[in-house]
Order: sequence, then structure tokens, then C-alpha cells
Amino acid sequence: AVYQSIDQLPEKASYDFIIVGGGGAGGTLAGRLSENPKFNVLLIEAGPDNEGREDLAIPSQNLAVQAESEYIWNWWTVPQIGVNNRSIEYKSGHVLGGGTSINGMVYTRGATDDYDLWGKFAKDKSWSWKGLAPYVKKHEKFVQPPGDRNISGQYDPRVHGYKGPVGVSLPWSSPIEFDTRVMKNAELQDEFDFNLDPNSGRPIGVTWTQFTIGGGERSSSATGFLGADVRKRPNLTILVNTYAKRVVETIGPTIGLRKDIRTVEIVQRSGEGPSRRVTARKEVILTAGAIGSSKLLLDSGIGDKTELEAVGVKSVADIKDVGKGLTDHYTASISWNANGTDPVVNTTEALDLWRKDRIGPYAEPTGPRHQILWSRLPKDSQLLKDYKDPSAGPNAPHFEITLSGGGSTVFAFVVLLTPYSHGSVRINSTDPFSPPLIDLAFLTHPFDRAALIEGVRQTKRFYSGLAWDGYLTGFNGPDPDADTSPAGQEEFWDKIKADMNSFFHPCGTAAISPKGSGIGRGEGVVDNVLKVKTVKGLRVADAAVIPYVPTGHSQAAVYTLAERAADLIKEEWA
Ligand SMILES: Cc1cc2nc3c(=O)[nH]c(=O)nc-3n(C[C@H](O)[C@H](O)[C@H](O)COP(=O)(O)OP(=O)(O)OC[C@H]3O[C@@H](n4cnc5c(N)ncnc54)[C@H](O)[C@@H]3O)c2cc1C
Repeated sequence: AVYQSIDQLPEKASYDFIIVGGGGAGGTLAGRLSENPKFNVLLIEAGPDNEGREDLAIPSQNLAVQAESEYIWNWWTVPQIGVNNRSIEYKSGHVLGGGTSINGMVYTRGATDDYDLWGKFAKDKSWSWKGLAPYVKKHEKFVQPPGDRNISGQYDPRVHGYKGPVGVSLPWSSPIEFDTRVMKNAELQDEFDFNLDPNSGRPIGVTWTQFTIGGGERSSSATGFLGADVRKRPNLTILVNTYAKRVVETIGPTIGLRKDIRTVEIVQRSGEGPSRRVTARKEVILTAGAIGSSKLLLDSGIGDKTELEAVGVKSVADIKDVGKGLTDHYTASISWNANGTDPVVNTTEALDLWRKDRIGPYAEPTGPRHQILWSRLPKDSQLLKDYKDPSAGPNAPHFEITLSGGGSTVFAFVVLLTPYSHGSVRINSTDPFSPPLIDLAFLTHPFDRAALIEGVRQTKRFYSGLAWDGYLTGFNGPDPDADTSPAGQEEFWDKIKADMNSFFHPCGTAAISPKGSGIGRGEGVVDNVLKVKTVKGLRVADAAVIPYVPTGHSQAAVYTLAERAADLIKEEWA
């Protein structure tokens, strides 16, 4: 059943598993755990149901739905000292499907090394690219884009999954002159090579961009894992518009010394009306996202005892790393003038076409959708001599450079994928409705500033190739090389900082670490089977546990993680 409000939840119902947060991971887990008819599953989501909302299904509405306050948390970061004390709007999905219902749909797994790093953190090889291989593809259903685009030579069929519920495809439109020039440039320039598929685990090079779009519609954890058939399962209850305030100790006979945390306190999303407590017979699984899950733990008294007591929250478990270790991708924007003609989209016709046949400009995202250049700092880069390489390994790019054009502007996001800076999520109130203090710590480390300049320079080199002759008519900057005087550099940084944004891929706020290891600073929050340390009955199974942001857009890694989590839980309770 799907209940739209808390008063519809039967008083006496009981559940084996309570999943808190119906996003990328939560939707996946609810779908997978309820495959076993013996498990009774409750999924709690703060945002609305995705069903029946056309804007969430139309791929071209990606930016519109991200601006819709009902679908996002409306969080802002604390002033970021690295970017002239700006607060950055920190978007996060607030709807069934979470981020996967509103994100940019870019589908990239990251590098083998990123997954091997999980294994290193967990001291457990089953968390590694090889160990996770079945899960990397399990959620995916790679399909042809709708229409007649010929995609041969634009992806590698060997690296994809075809039986999962989440649709993945190249976008609808066929290549244009801009794309031909990108490919020509990759051929001509020694520094950059074409790479057939970004999802082989070895992303470096110029790749065609893939999206979580199936049959011309957005594919999310909600559409993929919680579709009409799944919603009919008698052992699955989905409760939307309901806020989990905290997890609390379950009253009853305590066996052993560990606190038993299987109870969730919930209330209407608006905060009005009475709170209720629901208890899981087996486990509570937090999947409220890297920000939401760490905030929930902190609101529940699970975190650094000294810091929690300083804000008046009673300590339940003193786990120092909760909310620490936040890593994310950050991006600078640069552009060129070009002599292409901006395509004019007739939105009425486009919408009609989409409604009729799921094709046309509405069947693909708004924004960068052509190719991505994944690159590393050169081997002989002074930066890699001055600092230990922050990337997980040689397959992991330092930069993502989005290649996007066709009209009068060629535009690039230069994304630093491997930041040295680590941020945090904190709370400063005993009220679970007060917003989290999100600190991304953007540009607070000298490596990050120097690396970002190198990323801008790489982009400039890419667009100075012969393939661009007669196409690009001028660089708009910001240009780190335009004026190398201190004043000129300051001007460059001011422009970058004024515009710098997040790619909204937070990870690492409840990081995985080995079973039995401590709970001091730098020692993680969950063990290698995702159980919260020192307590029982409670797991975290979303982006929060990924120790360091992968070098790709994060949804594929989250699906992989959630698929594995589902199997771990199924096995334990079989
Ligand atoms: C604007 C934006 C663009 C993005 N673009 C891309 C992209 O193009 N490609 C890509 O791969 N990734 C992208 N991402 C990131 C990707 O969507 C996330 O990595 C992924 O959704 C994370 O999954 P999760 O399960 O950890 O968290 P989420 O998907 O955020 O799910 C958490 C869920 O928990 C709910 N929740 C939180 N707190 C509570 C509470 N107290 N009570 C009840 N429910 C709660 C939330 O409402 C949400 O539904 C983007 C994200 C955003 C926000």
C-alpha cells in the first residue's frame, strides 16, 4: 500500500524492516527486500509521491524540478570561507526516488579504483570493483534511446546490465556538428583520447554521455524499484509526506550491552499533529542520504558526544565521525563564443511529441548532454609531487569536463572530482526540524585551488585543437592566464568563486570501516556490513557510507551499494 499521510498508517501494523528515506538507496532497498514475501517492509519518505507527476517523468524538466521547492529540501550551506563566504544552495531530492527523481540523470559509475577504495576502508575485499561486479550491473537496463539515433560506436555493450529495473540510454538526439568536432579533436590531439564507454571502470578520455532515461522517460529508484506491481505487494507499505524526527532506543528486554535502536519517531512532514513511534522487528535502515542520514543520527544523539551535548542533545552513542568526512564535487564554469546557431525549441510541439511518442527535445535532459572529458593531472604535474595524489588510483580521473555546445556558446563545467577538502554536517539545535549545518569546505585546501586552475587549462587546451578552427570565436573565461599579476589572479578567483557550485554528490558522512575497529575520529561510523557501530538494530545504506566521493556522478555507486546492502540484509535474515 502507499499511504499519503501518517494517519493512514494502521495503528497496530508491524514491520520487519523500517527503511527511512525513499531515495536512490531507500527505493532500491524497499523494492529488493519486499521481493521476499516473508519480510514486511515499511518505507518512510518525507517528500511527496512521484506517481502521477508528469514533470518528474519528462527528462527535459530536470532543471525545472530541481527548482521546485516541493521536490527539494531547500537547504543552504553555511558561508563557505573558500568562496568569499557565499552560502551555496544545496539541492537534495525531497520526493519518492530522492535525488534520482530530480537529478541530472547522468549515468557514470566512476573508476574501479573508487570501489577498491571502499574495500580498503572496510578492510574487506567484497567491497571492491571485483567483489561488487554483480551489483554494478544489477540495477541497470541499458536500452536504445527512443527514435532512430544510431548509437553503435558510442558505447560498449559488454559493460552494461540489461535485466535491471533502472533504464539507461544515450540521449534521443543524433550527433550534431559540435559532436563531430569533439570526436575529431579527440582523434587529433595526443593529450586526449576517445574512450568508448565511461562505465567500464576506466573512464578516462572523451566519452558519450549516458543517462538514466528509459523509453524517453526519467528512470529513478521510484519508477524502477517501486512501480505499480511492487506497490501492490501486501508486504510493502510506502508512507510518504512523513518526517522521521529521530531513531530511539527500543523499549523491551535488552540483551547484551548494546543499545537496541529499532524504533523511529515520525510525524507529518509539516511537523503538525502528534508524533508516533514505529518499531521494526528486525532492523531500521537509514537511507535518508548523506546529509539526511547523518542529520538523523545526530538528532538521535548518535555522534560526537561533546559536540552533541554542547547543543543540548543527549548522547546515545559516542561515534565521533558522524557527519564528518563529507566530500563532494565542485565545479567552475567557463565558456567560449561559437558560430553555431542556437536551436529554437517550440515547447508546445515538443511536449505534444513527448506525450505522443516519448521522443523529441523533451525526451532528453536540458543542459550538458553531449560528451564528457574525464582527465587526470599529467603524471609529471608539480602538484602530484607537492601533494599525495588524492585520487583513489590511476583509473580515477581528477577532472570531469562537460563538453557542451551547438549554438552561439560552447560551455564547460570544470569539475574537481578529487577534492582534498573535507566538509561536515552538524546540527545546532535539539529541534529535528531545524536545518542541518552543511559545510562543504570548498576550496579550503591549496591542492584544490591549484588543481582547479589546471582543470581550466586542460579545458582550454582541448578547445585549442585544430578541430575547432573556424568554430570557436573567442574565450569568455574566466581565464587564469589572462593576467598573471596578483591583481589579475585575484580577479580570476573572484569570478570563479562567485559562480562556483556543487554537483550535489555528497558522500562520506557515515563512512564504512572494518568491523571491530574503534569509533574515534577517523574511524568511521558503520562496519563492513553497514551496521552502525556500538549499537544494534540500525544500519546506514546510502551515499553517507561511501568513504570518498567516487569520480563520477554518484547515483550509479548508490544503486550498486544499495543492491549489495539488500543482499547482505536478505542473507542475514534468511
Ligand atoms: C540537483 C541534483 C542533481 C544531481 N545530478 C546527478 C546526476 O546527473 N547523476 C548522478 O549520478 N547523480 C546526480 N545527483 C546525485 C544523486 O541523485 C545522489 O547521489 C543519489 O540520489 C543519492 O542517493 P541516496 O539514497 O544516498 O540519497 P537521496 O537520493 O537523496 O535519498 C534520500 C531520501 O531520504 C529522504 N529523507 C531525508 N531525510 C528524511 C527524514 N528525516 N525523514 C524522511 N525522509 C527523509 C529524502 O527526501 C530523500 O528522498 C544529483 C543530485 C542532485 C540533488
